[in-house]
Amino acid sequence: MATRMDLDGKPIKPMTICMIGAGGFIGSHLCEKLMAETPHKVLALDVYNDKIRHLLEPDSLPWAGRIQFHRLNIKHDSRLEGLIKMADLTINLAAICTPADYNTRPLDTIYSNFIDALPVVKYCSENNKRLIHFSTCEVYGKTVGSFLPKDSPLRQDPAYYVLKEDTSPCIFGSIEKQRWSYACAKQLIERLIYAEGAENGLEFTIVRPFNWIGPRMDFIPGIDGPSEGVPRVLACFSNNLLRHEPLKLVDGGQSQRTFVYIKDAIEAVLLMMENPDRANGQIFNVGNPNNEVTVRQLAEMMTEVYTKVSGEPALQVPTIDVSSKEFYGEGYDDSDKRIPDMTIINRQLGWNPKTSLWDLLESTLTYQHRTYAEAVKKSMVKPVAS
Ligand SMILES: NC(=O)c1ccc[n+]([C@@H]2O[C@H](COP(=O)([O-])OP(=O)(O)OC[C@H]3O[C@@H](n4cnc5c(N)ncnc54)[C@H](O)[C@@H]3O)[C@@H](O)[C@H]2O)c1
Ligand SMILES: O=c1ccn([C@@H]2O[C@H](COP(=O)(O)OP(=O)(O)O[C@H]3OC[C@@H](O)[C@H](O)[C@H]3O)[C@@H](O)[C@H]2O)c(=O)[nH]1
Repeated sequence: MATRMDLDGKPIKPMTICMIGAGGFIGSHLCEKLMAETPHKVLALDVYNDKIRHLLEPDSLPWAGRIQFHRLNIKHDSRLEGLIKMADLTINLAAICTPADYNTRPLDTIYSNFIDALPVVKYCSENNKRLIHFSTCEVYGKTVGSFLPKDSPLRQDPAYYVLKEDTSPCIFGSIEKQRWSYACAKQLIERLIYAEGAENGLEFTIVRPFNWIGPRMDFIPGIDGPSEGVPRVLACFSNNLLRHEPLKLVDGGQSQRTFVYIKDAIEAVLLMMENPDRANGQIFNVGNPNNEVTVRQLAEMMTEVYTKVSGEPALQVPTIDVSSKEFYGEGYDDSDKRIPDMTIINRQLGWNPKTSLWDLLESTLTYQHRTYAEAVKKSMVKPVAS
């Protein structure tokens, strides 16, 4: 493998990375990239490894010696500090991060996103190890514009909705809106990491992902996850399409999101890892401001793309409306709009997303169809009563 150069033309030294939550959606793509394109070593920590098994087995894989899986729960495992000490860089991805959990399991959500991350920050700080911590775009909460009168022309002014790392406020709902338990826990861990940097010299980078989507995201209920489970929107809508049932639009599907392809986003993470001088002390939005849709538009586009990739006709009535109370339960609330400002990541790392929403849905839904269509069909064949 040719020596890799950083953005300033200096050779990049191979490093050892302690990746916590490596078995999840983002972790699996990051491991894949690191094995295929870099000389770095990964200590992969997670409770599960299904999504990275193709990188671990068989032993004859060209990178076999560079990735090591450690099955552990960071809530209670004394091996954590030793593994952080063995690495040059720690990346923390571990979290409960599905909205269906925020208002129904707020304690687990707060513990997972704040309390469980504390030892990771502490061990990095005490051992002078660099930390890349995964936060979320949800720390911005709602836009300032959402509080303006519905007909105010200022709602069209980007100053009232574009989300900027160093100037936008974090605006959450009331405490009884438990949806914000996740965002609030993520905000507090960001503040703690920032303070460790300021007071104790911790070298850190905080990542705020804006709806990264692609293959291996979450699970299909009843196939590789619980039948009653509610994953994030990509997997919810994929599940509906695979089962030929209407896509459920929560509160009319009026909320707006920007979606970025996981493979574009992983490029940004690799730049952060390999350019510490440019990434340390920074908070980065990572998203695609050009891929904005309402959830209703997303449902329509996914229906159209799925028809193309599966060859199966769309339903006559492809969507139905459902209230958030019915879908998520009491205490749900929503972010109205999420456009990332890209100035900082552009300036520091020269990164820009490339893939359009249509293209990323086409490759993702091709994967979903290939991976799940048969299994879903089988699961839907009802046993004949004897
Ligand atoms: N995917 C996105 O668009 C998105 C958006 C915003 C923020 N994020 C953040 O990025 C990170 C990764 O997200 P993801 O989409 O890959 O989610 P994911 O659920 O697929 O991955 C998280 C992984 O962490 C592991 N984990 C959780 N608790 C653990 C523990 N106590 N010990 C060991 N492992 C544990 C899980 O088993 C899982 O494999 C999270 O911190 C999330 O909040 C993701
Ligand atoms: O079946 C569904 C699922 C979801 N939705 C809606 O689709 C939108 C997006 O839902 P997602 O499940 O992807 O979750 P959100 O975008 O609200 O939050 C996510 O974004 C940032 C990350 O931190 C987390 O991964 C998650 O909190 C929401 O408005 C939700 O109400 C539906 O209309 N129908």
